[in-house]
Amino acid sequence: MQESYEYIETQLIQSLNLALNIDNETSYNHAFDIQANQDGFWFIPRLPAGFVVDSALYDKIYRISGAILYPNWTLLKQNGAYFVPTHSQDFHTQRALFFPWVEGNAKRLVIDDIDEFTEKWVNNKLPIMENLDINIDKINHIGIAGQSGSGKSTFLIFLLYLLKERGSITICDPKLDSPSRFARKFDIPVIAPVEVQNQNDFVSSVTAMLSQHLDLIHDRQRELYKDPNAKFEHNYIVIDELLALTENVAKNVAGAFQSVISQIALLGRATNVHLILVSQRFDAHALSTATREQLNVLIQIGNINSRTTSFLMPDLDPNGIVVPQGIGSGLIQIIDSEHPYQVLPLLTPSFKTKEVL
Ligand SMILES: Nc1ncnc2c1ncn2[C@@H]1O[C@H](COP(=O)(O)OP(=O)(O)OP(=O)(O)O)[C@@H](O)[C@H]1O
Repeated sequence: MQESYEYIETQLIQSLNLALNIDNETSYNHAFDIQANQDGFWFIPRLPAGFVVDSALYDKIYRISGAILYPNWTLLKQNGAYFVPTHSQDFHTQRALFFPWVEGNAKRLVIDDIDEFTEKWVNNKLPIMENLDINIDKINHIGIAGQSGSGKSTFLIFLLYLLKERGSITICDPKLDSPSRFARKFDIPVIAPVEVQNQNDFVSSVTAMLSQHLDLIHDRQRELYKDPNAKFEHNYIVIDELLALTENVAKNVAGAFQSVISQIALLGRATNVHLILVSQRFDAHALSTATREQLNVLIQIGNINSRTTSFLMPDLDPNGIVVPQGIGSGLIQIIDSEHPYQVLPLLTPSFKTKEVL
């Protein structure tokens, strides 16, 4: 089906000829060629050349082509130049820069009635966008970051609506906000400052809840030791406003909290105990680097720039990624065996509930 990519190959060549600016070298003097298929496109330079084939060139091609490919393909952002060998017998064209893509672009799920939607949800694929879902058996821990008003709580509530159907949930909600109301509606255990509580006491009660889950993990580990095929129900521990939770508490209280959460992050994966952490930022105050590295679904909503993504996605240079605009938009990275490792543009679902949460 090579023909079907000819049009986009021509468009890419023309864009690069116009915008690449590599010492007057263009496809017309055979300085490079473009080939594409369903996996992405190849920039094949004819070497030796009067320009440097390096990560700066890769980045420039990425930025030029991202716009022309939108909205039909989404380029997957790499951390450096992605070299691949070609099948050419000609020494001059035996290497290429590869730009992997996925078809289409972010498409928001719009749900008229979330209760009905949840009832009709039959498989284990957690719908995130029209063209993206995540197998809940592949989720270890989820991190959701974004500035105030970016849509974190809305996305969290969406996840909770679905996940309550597939496991048990415990919520910690320091702001006594929509997660607490959700918990009340569905009779889910919640730790929230219902009566005025000292911040140290509040964090200690969260640590006690986490520690009970750690006991559960240890029980399950013993079971797994006896029977490696043992299956467990999913347990989701939700902590909203993580950064606010750990601010202004005594050092030993914060230390105990961090210690138990890092053990859950490390050991929960094999035993189906999952963390869903929501925070404006995932800096060192909110979570240690080792714990953060255990998150395998990373969601950054709202402003996207190298400063905002530096905590949750430290290796990412978001320059050139076509990020959708509007409320609840951002980036998602799913680190499992089923999705591309790279970040993808995200539009979080819009949904209506029967009663306001
Ligand atoms: N996907 C979406 N579709 C439609 N509206 C949305 C979506 N996500 C968020 N909103 C709306 O945007 C506003 C802010 O969202 P939300 O309260 O979830 O943000 P937040 O990041 O949790 O803010 P805060 O940290 O201040 O609680 C709300 O009015 C919410 O209804």
